[in-house]
Parts: sequence; structure tokens; C-alpha cells
Amino acid sequence: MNETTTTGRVTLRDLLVWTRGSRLRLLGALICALAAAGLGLAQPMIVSRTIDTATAGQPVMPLLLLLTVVFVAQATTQALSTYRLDQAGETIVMRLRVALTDQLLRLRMAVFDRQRLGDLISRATTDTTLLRDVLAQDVVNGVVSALVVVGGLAMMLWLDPVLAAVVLAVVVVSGAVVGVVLKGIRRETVAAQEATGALAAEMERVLSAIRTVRVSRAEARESRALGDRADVIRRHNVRAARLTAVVSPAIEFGVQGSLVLVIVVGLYRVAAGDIAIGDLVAFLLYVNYLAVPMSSLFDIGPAIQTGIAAMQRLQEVVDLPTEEDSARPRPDAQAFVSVGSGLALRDVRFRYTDREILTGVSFQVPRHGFTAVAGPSGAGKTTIFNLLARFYDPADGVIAFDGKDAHSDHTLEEWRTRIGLVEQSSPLMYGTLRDNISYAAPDADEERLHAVIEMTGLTDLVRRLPDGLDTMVGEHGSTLSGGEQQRVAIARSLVARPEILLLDEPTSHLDAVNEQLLTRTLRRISTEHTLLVIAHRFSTLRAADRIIVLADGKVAACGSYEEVRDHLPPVPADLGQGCA
Ligand SMILES: Nc1ncnc2c1ncn2[C@@H]1O[C@H](COP(=O)(O)OP(=O)(O)OP(=O)(O)O)[C@@H](O)[C@H]1O
Repeated sequence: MNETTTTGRVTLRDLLVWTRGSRLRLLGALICALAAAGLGLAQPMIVSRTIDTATAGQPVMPLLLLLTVVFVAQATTQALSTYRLDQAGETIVMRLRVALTDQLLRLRMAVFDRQRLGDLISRATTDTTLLRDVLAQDVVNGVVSALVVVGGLAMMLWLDPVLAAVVLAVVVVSGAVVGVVLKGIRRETVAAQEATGALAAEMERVLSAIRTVRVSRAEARESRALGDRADVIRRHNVRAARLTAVVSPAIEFGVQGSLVLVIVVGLYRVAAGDIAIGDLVAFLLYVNYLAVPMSSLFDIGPAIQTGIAAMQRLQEVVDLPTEEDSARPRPDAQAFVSVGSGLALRDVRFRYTDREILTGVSFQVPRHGFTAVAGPSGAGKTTIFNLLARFYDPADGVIAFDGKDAHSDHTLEEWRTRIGLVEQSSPLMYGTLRDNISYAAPDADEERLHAVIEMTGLTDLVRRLPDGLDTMVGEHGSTLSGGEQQRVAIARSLVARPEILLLDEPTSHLDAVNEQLLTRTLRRISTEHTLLVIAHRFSTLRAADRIIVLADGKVAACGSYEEVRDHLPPVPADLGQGCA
């Protein structure tokens, strides 16, 4: 990710934290897997006894029966273990995703200025899946395989130390080869995961601006760029696959080499009378039986590395700063509680990065009334709204409502219940018109919904839509016009009856008729709410009770239209003429 806070390297212990709540299930799976392994280890010994018994001319039926029972028991416990592992894996990944999405929804706004959304989404989806596989499959498999290998080697040693030494020698040689390539596999896997996040981020960038892409005729260019990113993932994965491909033959070499050597040396030892033929067969079965757990053991290395890399990427999200809900006592705020009713800013300073955007903003607006905020582009109007909504905290100064400090006298949740905000781009969400309008107050009744629909001039739209309020509005409300989207956003902010209503250029998409209608609505709203409207249009400025003019990060003027007109930037005249 581009700007995540760097955390220390995560360890296996950090990984295991996420198994909390699924440990009983994992333990059950582990016990089943161990039982299956034990039953598997017992089989060569039973075969050996069967051969020895047959050679001695005794009946082998009971032993064959035992072998069948052991085999069926092994298959059953193995199946149970696999099912339990998958079940635990799904629970872990679900919990991880819930934790991650909860974290993403609470990240500080400043974090979203730096992070790429696609990458965050990739972490909550792809990386959690990778981690699930490691936690639920590889860790348990690794433990079981290690025990099986140790158990198998012990049985071999017990059967014949000489043959066991032969097997160990071959295992050590192939293990050394595998060890060397593991590091390379990890490097490539981590790079592939990073590249996958980058591809997701780029896709999000392109698809969320698809109209701009089309009209700029950039499809081919973007397609090539995305293709290049996909190719980076391919290259890393192919390199990892090339290295992984070395692992299998190395293991195969170990197994086959051991088998051949065991057969040669074993037959020699049988001929010399050092071991029985039944023991040699049992030994060979162990060599064969250990092949799978042995390769699992070698695979667990790269798998755990992948899991740790995924965990690292998830941990980086977990460590990102989130909004704090608690009120933060500020002794200096007490000096400011005497402002009486209404909204007040005193000496508010703020910077996003190094440049100070607000250099000491102070103003006061009464509890009820229509206040416009004007000023040249980039003066900091939206920034003031960002601070009022507590998306960011001022570096200095106080924001208060009815004499109570926004930060020290309110929790974030309490403060936000007082605020309604309609952003410049009035983003609607995929869903129905009803979902969108009632978003801030899902329990609002029909009467309330229809009141705000009426207030914002949406009655005709609702009547016209095929399913009325239950019509789907498309991604980002794309099936509605810009003006309709804007009015829906205003209706949405009104439903929750906020005390302070902030509207960022609410009339920018409206025609003269709707603008007039909305201005009338705003006047009505202002009798019950503290209404702050960022306005560029002359008609909105005229309709306001008072105007706050910002310039150079400060309030340049404040008063009625007549009082501040000399400080206002040139406003577009309302065009009334037809086309010449
Ligand atoms: N998230 C951000 N990170 C860094 N700088 C920002 C950020 N948002 C805004 N700015 C900068 O802060 C300054 C004030 O921006 P703001 O959006 O408050 O202006 P505005 O008065 O609302 O302008 P406009 O009328 O064009 O919408 C601008 O110079 C802008 O580039």
C-alpha cells in the first residue's frame, strides 16, 4: 500500500491471534488429523506382520481384517479433519473480513486522502483468503506432517537403523536444495500480492471514472496499462512457480532415491539375514508413506511466508488510525462556552499537509437562519464544512454549538447526530431511491419521507419512476440526472432532522425553476435549523440572511448581501437571455 504506517514484522504468533474463537474446532481437526496419521503409520507394521505370518504358514485373515478396519478409520478421521479445517478456515476469514471492513469504515478521513481504495479492498478480500488457507490448512498440515515424519523416522530407526541412515542422508540433501529455493519463493509471492493490490487499485481508478475514460478515448491506453500490471503479477507468480517446480523434483528425488537405495541396501541386508523380508516391505511402505507429509513440510515454508506477507498487509490496515468516538477534554475550550446559542468558530486553524489552509477563522451564526459561505475557489469553504462534520480536527481554535465545544463536550457520534451534510458531488449509493433518502434515518416513516420529498421537489420524480420510491437508482445514482441526485442528497440530509445543516453548493446542478423552489425550501428549513450553505450563485447569496466571505484562510467580511458585496468574488450573473 502506498502510505500505510510501517509496522514491525509480523510473526507466526501474530498469525495465530486470528485463530481465536476457532481454536476448539482447529484442535478437533488436529486430533482427527493426528489420529489419521497414527492409523496411517500403523498400516506398514500390520502389512509387515501379515507377510511374516503368511511366510510362517499361519492364517492372515484376522490381520487383513485389522488392516481394512485401520484403513477405513484412517479415511474417516482424515475426512473429518479436512471438513473441520475448512469450517474453521471459513470462520476465521469471515471474522477477519468483518474486522477489516469495520476498521475501513472507521479510518480517519486523512487516511483516505492517501490510500488507494482498490488496494484496501484487495487486502480485505484477497489477503484474507490467503491468510485463511495458511491458518486453517497449512499450519495444521505442517504440525501433523512434522509429527508423521518424526513418527515415521522413529519407526524406520526401530525397524533398521542402517536403512534409516540411508533415508536420512537423502532427505538432508534434498532438504538443503529445497531450503535454498524457499527464500526466493517468498520474495516472489510477496511481490505478487503487492502487485495484485496495485491492479485492484488501478481497476477501481479506471472503472470509477469510466465516462472520463470513454470520452478521453483512453480505453486502449488504460487496457494496456492494466494489462501491464496483470503481467507483473504473472511474472512474479511464474518466477515463484519456477522455483516451486524445483521443490517437487527435489522431494521426488528424495523419495525415489530413498526407495531405490533402500531396495538395494535392504535386499543385501535381507540376503545377509540382518532383517526380515516383512520388515523390508514395512520400511519401503514407510518411505512411500512419508513422501506426502515430507513434501507438505517443505511446502509449509512458502505457505507460511505467504500467510505472514498477507498478515503484514492486513496488520498495516489494522494499524491505520481510526476516528475516536470519545470526547476529548480541552481546558482552553472552557473559556469559550459563553457564546450563547448557535454555531461559533473561534480562531480555527487547520492544515491538511504543510500549507495552512485556515489561518484563524472566527464567526458566529444564530441557531436558526440561512447563512451563506462565499469566497474564491480554494479559499477553504469546503474545509470549514470538513471541520464542522469533524472529518478532520482543527490544529487550533474552537468549534462550538449552543456554547458546547464540538470536541470536548460531545462524542463524535453525538456531534454527528446534530449534523447533516450534502457534499458538492452529492454521492448516491447503489440501491433504491428509498434506501438513499432514508439512509441517515432508516426508521423514518412514510409521512416523514414524503414530507422531505415534497420539500425538495422530488414528488414528480417519484411519481414518474416505474417503482416509485422503490426504483433502483444505479451505481452512484447514475440513472438520475445531476439535479435529481442533488435533491435526493438534500432530502437524505433532511430526513434525520439535523440541527446544523451544511450544504455545499446545493444549486449547482439545478435549473432556474428548481433553484427557486430549493431556495424557498432552504428558507423554510432555516426557520428550524442552523443552515450553512456554500454558495456561488447570486440568487442563493441574495436569499441568505447573512454571508460569510472567506479569503486567504480568514473571514474577510460578514453581514448581509449589501454589507459584504464588495468582498464577494465575481458571481456568475443568472442568465436569462435566450440564444442570440
Ligand atoms: N484532502 C486534502 N488534502 C490536501 N489539501 C487539500 C485537501 N482538500 C483540499 N485541499 C486544499 O485546501 C484548499 C482549500 O480547499 P477547499 O476545498 O476548502 O476550497 P473551497 O473554498 O471549498 O474551493 P471550491 O470553491 O473550489 O470548492 C485548496 O487549496 C485545496 O487544494
